[in-house]
Amino acid sequence: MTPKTLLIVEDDLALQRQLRWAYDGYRVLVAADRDEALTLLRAEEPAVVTLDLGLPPDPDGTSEGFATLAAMLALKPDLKVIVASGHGAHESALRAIAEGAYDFYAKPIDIDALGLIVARAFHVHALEAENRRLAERAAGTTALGGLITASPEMLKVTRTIERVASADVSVLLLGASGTGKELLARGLHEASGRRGAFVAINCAAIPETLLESELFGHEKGAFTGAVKTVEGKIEQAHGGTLFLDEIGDVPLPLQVKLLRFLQERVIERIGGRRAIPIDTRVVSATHRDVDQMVAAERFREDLYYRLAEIVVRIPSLAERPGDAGLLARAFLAKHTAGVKGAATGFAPDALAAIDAHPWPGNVRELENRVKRAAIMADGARVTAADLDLGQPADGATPINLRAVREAADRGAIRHALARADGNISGTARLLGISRPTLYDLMKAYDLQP
Ligand SMILES: Nc1ncnc2c1ncn2[C@@H]1O[C@H](COP(=O)(O)OP(=O)(O)OP(=O)(O)O)[C@@H](O)[C@H]1O
Repeated sequence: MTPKTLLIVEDDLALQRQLRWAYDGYRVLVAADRDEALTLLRAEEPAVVTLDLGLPPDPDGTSEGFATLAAMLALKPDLKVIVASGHGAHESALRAIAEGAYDFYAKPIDIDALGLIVARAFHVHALEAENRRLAERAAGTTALGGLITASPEMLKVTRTIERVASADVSVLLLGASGTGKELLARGLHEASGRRGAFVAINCAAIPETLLESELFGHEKGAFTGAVKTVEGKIEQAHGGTLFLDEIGDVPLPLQVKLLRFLQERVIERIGGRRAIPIDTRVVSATHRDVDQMVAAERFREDLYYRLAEIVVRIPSLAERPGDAGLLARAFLAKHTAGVKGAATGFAPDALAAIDAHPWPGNVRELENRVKRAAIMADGARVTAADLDLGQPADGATPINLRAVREAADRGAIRHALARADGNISGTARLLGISRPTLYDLMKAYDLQP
């Protein structure tokens, strides 16, 4: 953890020295005037500042001190500034608090008392930062590589990723195309603290004959056309993370080679004789049903277990209620940023259409749609017509809770009627309701036994 940084703004050299040594738990920076203070604030981002109000060119007054306070808070509103006021200058201390200072202390300095105020200021700063982080998360963004979601299903996924990020385990991401597998893999790499590169390879996009050389690299002259030695993706990911996308599309012979690499953690370039040790974190992903592929012997079981120490299933967009609207707003903002006269929001019919659409292509399809609609829209708001999503399919999510309940009631009654073979008493028993209630419901919903 980086040490807490404290900035002391004080023009009296003797006091500077005294204060500098008074705090050993912090990284202490010292500035003698406003300019130095602002430069250090920008460069070092301290969380807490102690500020002497009597600064040059007005060392006996407070004008420069207040100007410094205002400039620092304008730059960093969450800064905790503790002002030092001269003896009896109670008024200026109160004014400083009114202008945004966190606390004050009266000179001459009592190091122990000031130490307590400073420690508390760091504590409050940390609590506020944590609160902001939680509020941001609730509003839909997570710390994972700008991933946007408010759905509990997806938040669970991101928490799992964050938890396993620093452990040295292989992770297999399972999810349909466009659900954010690569985004999550990248987020995992960033959260892992590994210093090397994040290297992604899409195993389905590269012809079988080239895939081996892409992964393992080759020596000059290894085959016709190998005019120079080339490092493979695995080697490039040394010290970092190797993301094997569409792992389910790797042909069986290459699966054997990948397995050997995962067991021994060394590679040989094609045409090479030297074993090169590689330290890389392996994350893979597929939209295929690997369990079924293993059962059908199209995917090696031993490789599967090496790749899948942790398996994370990513819900489709349709399984994240409310996320489509949230993402659509974010994508609209992204694709209209800096565009004059561009649409700034969605009309209600557009939001309803986005919510009802099943999004088989998931987040990627949604982003493309919104991007296109942003270009098509000629008003301030994107309409359903701009999105051109067609009619909502049958079975799309009903519009309100009453409709949801009715749909659920109808479904349950139909199922129970079928199981009880149309017998009303049996159906009522299955549903846990009385016969008259069942009759009422069937009448209301126009259902026949
Ligand atoms: N929750 C999200 N928040 C913000 N952007 C997202 C989110 N999920 C996906 N995206 C964006 O959608 C696009 C598709 O995501 P990504 O490439 O990660 O999907 P994928 O599952 O790896 O797809 P494929 O299997 O087709 O390669 C990317 O541009 C990505 O940045």
